[in-house]
Amino acid sequence: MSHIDNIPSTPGKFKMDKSPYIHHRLRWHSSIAKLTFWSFIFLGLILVFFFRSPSTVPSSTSPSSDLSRRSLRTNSWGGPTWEKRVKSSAKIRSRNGISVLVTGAAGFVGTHVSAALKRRGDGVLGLDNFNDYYDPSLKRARQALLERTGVFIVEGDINDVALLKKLFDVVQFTHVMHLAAQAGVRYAMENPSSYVHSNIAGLVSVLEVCKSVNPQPAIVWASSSSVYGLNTKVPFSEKDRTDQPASLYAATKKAGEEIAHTYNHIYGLSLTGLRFFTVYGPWGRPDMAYFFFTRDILKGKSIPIFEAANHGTVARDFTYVDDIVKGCLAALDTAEKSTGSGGKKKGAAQLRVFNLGNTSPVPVSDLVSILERLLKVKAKRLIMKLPRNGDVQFTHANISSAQRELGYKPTTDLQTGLKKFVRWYLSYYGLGKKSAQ
Ligand SMILES: O=C(O)[C@H]1O[C@H](OP(=O)(O)OP(=O)(O)OC[C@H]2O[C@@H](n3ccc(=O)[nH]c3=O)[C@H](O)[C@@H]2O)[C@H](O)[C@@H](O)[C@@H]1O
Repeated sequence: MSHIDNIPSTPGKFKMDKSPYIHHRLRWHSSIAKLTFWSFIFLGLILVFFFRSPSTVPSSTSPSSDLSRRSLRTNSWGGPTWEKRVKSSAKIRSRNGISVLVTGAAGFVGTHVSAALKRRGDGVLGLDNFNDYYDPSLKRARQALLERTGVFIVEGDINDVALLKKLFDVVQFTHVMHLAAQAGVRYAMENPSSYVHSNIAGLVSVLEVCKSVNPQPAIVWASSSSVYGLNTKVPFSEKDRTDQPASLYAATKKAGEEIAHTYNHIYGLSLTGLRFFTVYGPWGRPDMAYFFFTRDILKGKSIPIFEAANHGTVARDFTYVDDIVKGCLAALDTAEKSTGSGGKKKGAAQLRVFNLGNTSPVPVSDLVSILERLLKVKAKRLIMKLPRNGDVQFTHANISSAQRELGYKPTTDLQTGLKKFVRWYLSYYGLGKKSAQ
């Protein structure tokens, strides 16, 4: 019988005995009881800490700021059934197909890229931690969408090296499409550590695993137009300076580009960074302006529209998601093999960075006008000074390098793309019956 079995369930049942031996035993038992009790409390607290599921969905403009709750949830993985699903999802079903591990597969761009790869017969396995930076039910809906196309998303964090290694044990991925990241420019002031956790530590764990597996995969990953920061030379070219980030988000993406250089240099990893310019479209991110403007216009709430000093226009090179997907697939298809093996470089490997933008910046006020026409609702415009929280005044991509090397050619203007977004929004949220959080 164990000591736990000896401990009475209620103190009242405990009979005191005068014998010193018994007394000593009782004291001993009671300290064991206390110890056991506090061990349980402690264990319980640890379990609560790790297993707590995402709580109430935060509003898109004020996402959760508790990093511990949002990251590294310990999920169960492994076992024959799980491995079968992983293998089947990653199985190449076309001639010359590739097998790709897509991190951030339940994210906006990740979902579109995974579906496109699967459509053309490539093997695709998703990985996502389903954090609650924005409404996780949207991520679950994207997961359901991918599941219908045969893409399995493993639930886990990119910082979980054991899980990453296991995935490479089960599948010899030829490519990694690394899209998992902490996105959003303004949120970086609220929750800085989540950017370091995902965009720096997470990137390093992905690269650590990629460099040590054999064969090493080629890696394509999401950088950001925000790396141009305070650069004023337009349009932004890959040759322009990127050493003046205006937000911590931008700084972590810039750091990612330098980290990519290191892993390419030391280990011979083939690495391509894609600088996305304000990607929008169906199944988009609720924290982005076009998305919550739509929600708030429909709700009759006012829309904060930023303007720069002296009524300066704030503009973005808004890029439609299908154009971005074409750029991502072209980057995967033109990626050369990594050259290292067993963690050792065997020769020089490919290292690239491309702008993926639309090349025609649109003022934010014009974006609102397009939404008003599409939604047939007048927006309550609230003109505000551009806050000093990381936003830059404008972005504009020079895409000649992507055009030349990837055959990248965006074809969707903002009006057309927003029309597709609004159609999706209304069908997904059901004409105001439920609305985006
Ligand atoms: O291109 C990029 O690299 C970045 O694009 C977007 O960042 P951003 O362009 O700031 O996109 P939004 O947050 O949707 O803002 C779009 C425009 O609306 C403006 N805005 C935003 C919010 C608001 O309340 N009012 C307003 O006028 C912003 O200043 C900006 O000009 C994404 O959120 C980033 O994750 C991504 O990396």
